[in-house]
Amino acid sequence: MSIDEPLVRVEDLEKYFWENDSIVDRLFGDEAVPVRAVDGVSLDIYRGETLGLVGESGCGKSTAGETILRLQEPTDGRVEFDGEPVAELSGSDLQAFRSESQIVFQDPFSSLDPRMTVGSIIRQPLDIHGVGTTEQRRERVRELLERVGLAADQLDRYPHEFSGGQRQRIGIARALALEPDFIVLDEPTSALDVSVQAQVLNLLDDLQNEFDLTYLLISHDLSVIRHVCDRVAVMYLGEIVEVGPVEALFEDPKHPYTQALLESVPRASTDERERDRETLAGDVPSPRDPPSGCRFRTRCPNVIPPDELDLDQQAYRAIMTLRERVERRDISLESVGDDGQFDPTSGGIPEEDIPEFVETLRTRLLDTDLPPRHDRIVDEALAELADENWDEAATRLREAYESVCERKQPTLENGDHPVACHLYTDGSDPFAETNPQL
Ligand SMILES: Nc1ncnc2c1ncn2[C@@H]1O[C@H](COP(=O)(O)OP(=O)(O)OP(=O)(O)O)[C@@H](O)[C@H]1O
Repeated sequence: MSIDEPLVRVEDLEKYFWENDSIVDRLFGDEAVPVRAVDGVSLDIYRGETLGLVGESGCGKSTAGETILRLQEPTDGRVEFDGEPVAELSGSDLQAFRSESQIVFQDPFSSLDPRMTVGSIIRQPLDIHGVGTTEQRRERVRELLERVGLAADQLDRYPHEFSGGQRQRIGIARALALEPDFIVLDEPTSALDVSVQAQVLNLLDDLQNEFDLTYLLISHDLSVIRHVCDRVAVMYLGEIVEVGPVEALFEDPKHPYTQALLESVPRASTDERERDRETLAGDVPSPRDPPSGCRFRTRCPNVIPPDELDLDQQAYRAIMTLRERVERRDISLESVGDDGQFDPTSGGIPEEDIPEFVETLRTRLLDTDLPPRHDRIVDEALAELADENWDEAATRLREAYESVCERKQPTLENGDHPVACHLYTDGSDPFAETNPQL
């Protein structure tokens, strides 16, 4: 692997989608709110390496891959391929880029005409780019079929006559047809049985060595990533939160999200499996309205409290989760207590009932004991909900508990193994004793 200039350089790449605005938005003429699928991604991909891109479903991996290849137009940012800005390519330069960079999808046939023979599927890029004579193209298709482990005489067959693994080999042959330098592999083995996965991954590895290929491997499967990649970038809600050499990332994950992701890999023993269910709790926030500051803070088990707050992480996390629910108005106030004893939504709660209303609500919403001072603050906030004063409740909690994680966006610094997390960039870890690995 060369450590020279990167083959692909991605800077602050953004891809927003304005499609699918809700009907309610349109009816009320509200301003369109885009899905921020890729929201400021910077990455370098070096010649001959395999860079893994990993993250939960919907975090923007495929959109990032397709935007890098200019299969989707970026909203903002810059991609350079071999030193050239991809957005500015046109004519023969764009055509050259289109042949030097390819993509392999999870199932290459889902979007292809099932009436096309395998030969014509693989030959199509050669036809489009006008490479060679008809006979030369036919010969090239035979070579490619053999190179990916299929018999050359199968070129007149149809996709449905092949197994999943064979079809993926055909997808790879098609991607190789124009002798590319760079291939985006988008979940290339997710649809395959485990035994077939290994064969396809080995084939990709052999081809990389033989043709000096550079790969961006998109996968949510951490064992595939670990097995195949040289470096890994971890993506969360449209952003990269950590990048590092594969061993460093797996042995010493720094970002709480990376740690949670690695912890969520199924384990062999039952005890471990039980533990795993606890990690990565909470819903992924909407990419239309991502949290301020660090996007992972709403689920982070290490969210940083204000200075000198006398709370352990569990209690602080519980209060932060309550705060988020208050801010999102995501607490049902219609029937609080046994048999809907309290209902602030029909004219508020009488003054004398407020302490009991607060007590009932706190028992429902917080399963952690708090020191008396914090009990008081939380109670004051919940008392505001007796009159549906959501904003006042949120303000009371924010004044007492605002975290640097929500105020400031952590940035990915330079270096071999950067991480975008205030636990590192601000130099101190307030939970170092409870989380010795940080
Ligand atoms: N054409 C589109 N129009 C609107 N939203 C889109 C479009 N394509 C993707 N999205 C949204 O962008 C976000 C990122 O999607 P993307 O497919 O890139 O994620 P992913 O990490 O590759 O997920 P998966 O592993 O499930 O494919 C999602 O919220 C998705 O719904």
